[in-house]
Amino acid sequence: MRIPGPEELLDGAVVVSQPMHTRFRGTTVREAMLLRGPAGWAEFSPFPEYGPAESSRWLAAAIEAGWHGWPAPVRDTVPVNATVPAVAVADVGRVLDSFGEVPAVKVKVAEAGHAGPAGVAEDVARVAEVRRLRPRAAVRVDANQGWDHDTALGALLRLAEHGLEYAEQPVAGIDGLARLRESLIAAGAPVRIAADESVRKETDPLAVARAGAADLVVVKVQPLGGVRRALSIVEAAGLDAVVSSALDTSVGIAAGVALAASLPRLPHACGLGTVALFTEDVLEPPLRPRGGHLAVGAALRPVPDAGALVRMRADEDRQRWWRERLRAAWAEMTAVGA
Ligand SMILES: O=C(O)CCC(=O)c1ccccc1C(=O)O
Ligand SMILES: [Mg+2]
Repeated sequence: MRIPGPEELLDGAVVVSQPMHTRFRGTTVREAMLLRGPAGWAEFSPFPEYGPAESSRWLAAAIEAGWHGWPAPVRDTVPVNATVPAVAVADVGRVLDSFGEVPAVKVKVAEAGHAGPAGVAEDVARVAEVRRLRPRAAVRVDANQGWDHDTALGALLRLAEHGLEYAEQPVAGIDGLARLRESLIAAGAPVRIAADESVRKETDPLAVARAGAADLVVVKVQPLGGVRRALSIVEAAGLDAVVSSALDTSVGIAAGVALAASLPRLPHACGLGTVALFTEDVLEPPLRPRGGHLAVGAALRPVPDAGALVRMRADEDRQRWWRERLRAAWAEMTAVGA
């Protein structure tokens, strides 16, 4: 893959700031840098606390999107889940409605500061409310590794009574996942385990599969360094995959759609409906599912709306900060031995 230089990457780049309806990952605004390459628009949006090494994979994904393009899709539509942040029970209905009809709902649990017994009670109530409002949807939870072993075991035994499609990264670490999975089986509640952080934050994204510590893997295009790299990780893992967003703009979501559309098997709905969490989008109309599905053809060539880019443009300090960040990630990516 040819790697363009930083000047070429930054030519036409713009940083946008997207306000959110609901706090997610501890924030209410999401910034993203959009790049304009010969193959189309691309997104570079590592989370603000990420350093150059981690960000360099996000940059590789942007270069693939904007300068090379993606492999051919094997399906026309991608099923999408609703994502319910760790909101109060009273807000669950409003959040669900913003996603429209969906085949599956992902519920965030074990939020920072709420991972103890009182938090588990809130989590169970949130899942019960989702179950009540969407009786036919598949329901999955994502703890972002927020529980310890005993809390996770107790919480998942209670949550399993509401019917769980799977539990995403309930605890930290590959050993932690393996041990919890065994304990759930021994307790007669074999809740399936999906690895997220144990794929995207490990130096070896295949270690979790090799250890037999998970039943499925969650894959995100930017953290894994592009659609092709994610595809080969899924193939080598030999597990079913769920494609999920990193809270990207619609431009980044398009790359997730490209990945979901080119996986040989796609048995679960994907976490690609997250633009519903934003109050404004760079695409007009935004990349939103219809009847719980995204149309692949319409998604693959996102072109931001010129007016939206002006309205959502971050201030000049932020433009400069992101340009520096891209340069640092680029230097890391092209360093000898990298
Ligand atoms: O998968 C989804 O439904 C939405 C995406 C999501 O949860 C997410 C978004 C940004 C960062 C991390 C995560 C995560 O899956 O943990
Ligand atoms: Mg997750």
